[in-house]
Amino acid sequence: HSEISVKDVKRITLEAVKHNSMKEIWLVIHRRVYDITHFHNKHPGGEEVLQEQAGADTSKSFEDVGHSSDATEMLNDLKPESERRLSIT
Ligand code: HEM
Repeated sequence: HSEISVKDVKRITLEAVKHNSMKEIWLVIHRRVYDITHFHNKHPGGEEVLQEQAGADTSKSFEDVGHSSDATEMLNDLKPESERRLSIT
């Protein structure tokens, strides 16, 4: 998996995640922002649960489901704006 350095991480607020106007669907897991625009309809656990979580901090529900390590690995491919990592302040 890919290592990221602090300089690659831009910090934003949870409000900014909720109000991102780029027609992207973002959610937050463990203080990182993920872009699920192209993933939510491929989610093995269903499209609806992810749509409902748009803009939310889903750390707890993500853990409660008991997602596999494969699922956690998949987060690496869901960076917003493809190159940049966003983290919640
Ligand atoms: C972008 C983040 C997420 C990714 C990459 C992801 C990925 C996956 C994957 C790969 C599975 C198949 C089972 C496994 O490998 O663990 C799965 C199942 C599931 N996920 Fe997610 N998931 C995400 C977020 C969420 C969230 C936020 C919720 C709840 C609000 C959720 C609820 C579920 C449920 C209910 C299942 C089905 C479990 C089952 O059928 O037994 N997922 N997810």
